[in-house]
Order: sequence, then C-alpha cells, then structure tokens
Amino acid sequence: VNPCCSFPCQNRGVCFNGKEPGSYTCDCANLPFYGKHCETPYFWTRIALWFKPSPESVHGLLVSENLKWLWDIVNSVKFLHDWAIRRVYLSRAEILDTPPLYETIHDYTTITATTNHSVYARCLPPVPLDCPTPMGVKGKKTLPDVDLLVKTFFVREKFRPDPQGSSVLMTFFAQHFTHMFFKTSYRANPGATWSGHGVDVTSIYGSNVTDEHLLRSFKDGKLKMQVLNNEEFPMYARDARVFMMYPPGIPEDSRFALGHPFFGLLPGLFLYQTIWMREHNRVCDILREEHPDWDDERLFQTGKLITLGETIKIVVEDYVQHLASYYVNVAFKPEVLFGYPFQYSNKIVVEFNHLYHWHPLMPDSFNISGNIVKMKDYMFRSDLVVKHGTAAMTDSLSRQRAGHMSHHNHGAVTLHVLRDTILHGRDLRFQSFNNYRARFNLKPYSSFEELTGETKMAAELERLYGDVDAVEMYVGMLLEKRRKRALFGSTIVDMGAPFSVKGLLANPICSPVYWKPSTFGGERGFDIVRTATLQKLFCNNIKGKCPLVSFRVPEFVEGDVEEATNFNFRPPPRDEL
Ligand SMILES: COc1ccc2c(c1)c(CC(=O)NCCNS(=O)(=O)c1cccc3c(N(C)C)cccc13)c(C)n2C(=O)c1ccc(Cl)cc1
Ligand code: HEM
Repeated sequence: VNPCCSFPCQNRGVCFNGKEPGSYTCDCANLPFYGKHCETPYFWTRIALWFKPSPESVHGLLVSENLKWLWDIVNSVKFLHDWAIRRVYLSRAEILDTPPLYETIHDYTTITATTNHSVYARCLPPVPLDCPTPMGVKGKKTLPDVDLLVKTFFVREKFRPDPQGSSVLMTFFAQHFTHMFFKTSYRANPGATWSGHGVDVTSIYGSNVTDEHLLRSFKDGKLKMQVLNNEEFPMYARDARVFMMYPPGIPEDSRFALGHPFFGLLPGLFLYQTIWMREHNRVCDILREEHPDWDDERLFQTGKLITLGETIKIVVEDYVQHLASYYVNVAFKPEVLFGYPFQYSNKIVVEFNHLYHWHPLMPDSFNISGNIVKMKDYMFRSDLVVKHGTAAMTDSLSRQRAGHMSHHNHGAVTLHVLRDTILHGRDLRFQSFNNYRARFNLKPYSSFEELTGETKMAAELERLYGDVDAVEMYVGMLLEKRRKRALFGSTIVDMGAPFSVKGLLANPICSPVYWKPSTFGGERGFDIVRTATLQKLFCNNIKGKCPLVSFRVPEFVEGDVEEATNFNFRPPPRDEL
C-alpha cells in the first residue's frame, strides 16, 4: 500500500515514495519544522507558535464588543491601522504557496502549475489513486451516494436567513464578482478554466478582446448602451453579437449582450452589469475633461483600469468588511506592503472555487417593490430590471434577506449545482475536510459532534462516512457549526480568506510601479479609485433620488435564525435508501 495514503507528513511537508515498496520520506526542506514527519518545530518556531493566537481567538478579538474601544483606536491611529492591515495582508498571503505547487491536471509539482493558465491551480495534491479508501485510509470503501447526501442534509424545507442580516444585493454582488475568475470548462476537463487568474473585470468587458470590441462604442472610450424606459441599459444580444447562454423561449427584450455568457441568468446580475457599464462611461467622461487630446483607445483602457481599481476597493471595504463584521476596518491600502516581501502574482485555486459555492444565499422568490416573483419567473428575466427600473430593483434587493450558508438551505433550482460540486470534488480527488483544516492551521475535528455542534446530523453523518477524517471538503463546509450566529463556519473563512486577500492585493495595479496617479489618468482618476464605495457606484449612476444600497438589510433582528443545535433534523426513512 502507498504509505502516502495516510498523509503522514505534517506542516506542509511533501510525502515522497521511496524505492522499496511501502517506504516514504517527508520532504521538510525550507520549512520551520524538521523530523521524520516534519513534526518538530525549530526553536524559534516553537517560541513563535507559543505566542501565535489561534484563528478562533483572533476572530474572537476582532468581533468582541468590549474591545471595540481598542479597534477604534487602531482604526484612527494611522501607523497602528497600517500595521494591522499589513498583518492581515501578509498573514493571509504567507499561508498560500506562491507560485502554486500543483495544478489540477497533475498529482505532483510541475513548472506548468505556474505557467498553464487554462487550468486551475490546486492547494493540496489529490488523494493518491492506489489507496484503500477514497479518502486515503480513513472511512468506508465507497463515499456516500450524492443524492442521499443532498436529500439528507441540504434540501431547503423552509428558507433560513443569514444571521448576519446579509441582503440579496450582497448575494448578487458575490455571484457577479466571482464569475469573473471562476469559469470552469466542464466539458474540457474538471480542472480546466477559461477565465483569467484574478480580478480582471472580464465580467464587465467580456472574456476576450473579440467580445470586448462587440461591447465597445469606439467613441470617447465608452461602452455601447441604449435607452430603455428612460434609463441607459446594455445592448440587446441581437445588436451586439456576443455569445450569450439563454434557454429557448426567452423573449428578445430580455436577451442582452453582457460581459459573461451566464449573466442573463438572473436580473440581479444584469443590474450589476448595467451599473458597472454606466460607471465605466461616467469615468470616461471625466477622463475626457482631464485629457481632451486622448483618443478612444486610451480613454477606454484607462477607464478600465479605474473600474478595476474601484472593484477591488469596493470588494475590500464594502463587501469583505460586511462579511467579516470586524471592528477593525478592513481597508484597501496597497502602499502598506511596499518594501515588504509580497509577490504580485496569483493563480485561481480550484478549492477556492468550491468554497465560493454560496447557493444557499439565494431565496426562493424575490420581492420587487411589493410584487413577489417566484424564482422560476425571475430567472432569465432581465426585462424586470427595465420594467421596474434600476432604483426600485436596487432598493428591493437591499431590503430582502439572503439565505444562511448552511445545511438544509439549498433552494430547488440549485440542488443540481450542489450535486455537481460534490461530484466535481470527487473527480478531482479532493482530500478530506479535516486535511484542509490542518493545511490552514486549523485543528482537525476529532468527532462528528464537534464538527456539526449537535448530535442528530452528526449521527447520520457518521453512518454515511464512518470516520470524521473521511468527510468531504464541501460537505464539511456546509455542515460545520457556526461561530456566534455567523454566516460561515471557521473553515470557509480561514481557508477562503487567504485566497481572497491574495487575489485582491496581488493584482498588478496594487504593485508599486502601477499604484500611482499616472496609471489612472492623473490625481482625479486615482481619487476615484481610492474613494470608491458601493453607495457611490449606484448613486452616481442612477438618476433622481438614490435608492437604499446595502449589503445588510435595514433593522434586521440579530440572530433570528435556527442554528443546527436546535434544528429538528429528521434523517430520511431507511427504506428510501
Ligand atoms: C469572519 O468572516 C469573514 C468572512 C469572509 C472573509 C473574512 C472574514 C475575511 C477577513 C479575514 O481574512 N479573516 C481571517 C482572520 N482574520 S485576518 O484578517 O487573517 C487577521 C489576521 C491577523 C491579524 C488581524 C488583525 N490584527 C492585526 C489586528 C486585524 C484583522 C484581521 C487580522 C476575508 C478576507 N473574507 C473573504 O473575503 C472571504 C471570501 C470568500 C471566502 Cl470562501 C472566504 C472568505
Ligand atoms: C438561482 C441562483 C443560481 C443558480 C440557478 C446557479 C446555477 C449555477 C450553475 C448551473 C452553475 C454551473 C455549475 C454546475 O452546473 O454545477 C453554477 C456555478 C457556480 N455558482 Fe451558481 N447559481 C446561482 C447562484 C449563485 C450564487 C448566489 C453564487 C455566489 C457566489 C454562485 C456561485 C457559483 C460559483 C462560484 C460557481 C462555479 C462557476 C464555475 O466554476 O464556472 N452561484 N451556478
């Protein structure tokens, strides 16, 4: 048996088979650990580890009411705040392998892991092929039937809202933003991607130059728009021939030419596309005032850089700030990294893609200015945004609760996606949930009850997996107990946050050579980037009184959601199995 199947190497040591069958070594080179399994820290590492607070306690400090006075001081004293932000950026980035060691099409280190952009990178190598069980050595000979898993733990009976009060405006922001760098070519192979490897605003401008040219007016740097119902909107698909995915039967006045073939899927995506295109054109007008001599191409390219900068600013200071709910202000300040060891390169990791499958955030119907629209009447109906107007649409999405990213909360239309995701993880032979926890300095769970924080689902999970070390990554994410009424469990945060921070701060525009006024058309353009907010993005591009624009619904009741502990879980009757 391949001894690497039991993952004997600790602390990021690489398991390497020896010549004799059954022999192996752990490669601990360049690690702060040594020993047969890289288990022994060097002296100074031991000291540092002794002082290092656990992720649980870091989180506890960051959200504790009675430390608010401390964070207020940190937020207001520049050198303290810069230090804290630098700690966030560096501590998140150092957890990751940059450049990545693995790519999805090889089980071992390759140079193409860095250079091949048509496949995702991967964070942990796959479970070796010749192992006793699908998860290595732990658990049963076969993994649980995926349909049984979905039915037992994930089907939504009753919508449960996010206890942090997230709005559906946040949900659509997440989907619109992430579809810029998560574009899996399922037909090619499970690890193939047709996206770039970072924040490249292709979700606004199209995924290649051909589509980009179809979206451009070639006048004053602007994108082509049309006026409908007294507002500016993208062109119809019939007028700008970008490839769009629509099912048959969608009326012509609901088929628009957008930056991503799937963005016709939901009106919320169409709303963001519309607002971002308006913002690009607004910025081009400002650039033309500053540089009357600039041609269309220079106005367009600089407008695109400013829009990219605004995207990162809003993602960090509005979106992540909301998700984290820390008392310390998470800020976008590339300059705090200047002079520190930081690599401005990034590759999208396939595990990050799975972590970002936040389908439980989707409700089953939408309240648009008092009209309740069922999901099946909402999907592919971009015309609803034209009919109700962007102000009413934004206001309604800001007032509607997003779902809890937890068990028993996948709406009917997303169940097949959940099923695909679990199967996709099996195709890629993802290691177990606990192995990923260990990789991100989190203590593996020693029991099913510790994982779920209750007993009934834990018992059913035990019956299906046999060993807590055999629970699959995405299944574990969704079933994991939550921190005090949080949207996510600790694993999705401490695993996803490094990919998120790295993906944002390693963007070329954050490097010292880019991060200056001349890149963005001068001080005025640079200021647009440095002062961008979600509120201004919408209010600068919606005529008349600005609607409510918020990632958190107004006056929500803190913690009004059933946690797993008091959820009345009933396993499906045995005979159905
Ligand atoms: C809680 O809910 C959340 C939820 C989502 C979150 C975050 C927090 C965070 C912040 C973070 O990274 N949370 C880790 C510990 N905190 S920390 O930043 O590492 C840190 C470490 C050390 C010292 C710190 C410090 N000091 C020095 C005072 C202040 C503030 C933070 C400090 C990021 C980026 N998210 C994402 O974008 C994200 C996007 C997609 C996925 Cl799927 C998952 C996450
Ligand atoms: C009604 C709402 C939604 C529907 C119907 C939907 C449907 C889908 C479908 C059909 C896929 C293709 C993968 C597959 O077939 O398994 C997919 C992928 C994905 N979805 Fe959703 N989705 C919805 C909402 C969301 C939201 C709110 C997020 C939030 C982040 C999200 C994140 C993702 C991600 C990251 C992928 C992977 C994309 C890729 O790798 O190409 N989805 N979704």
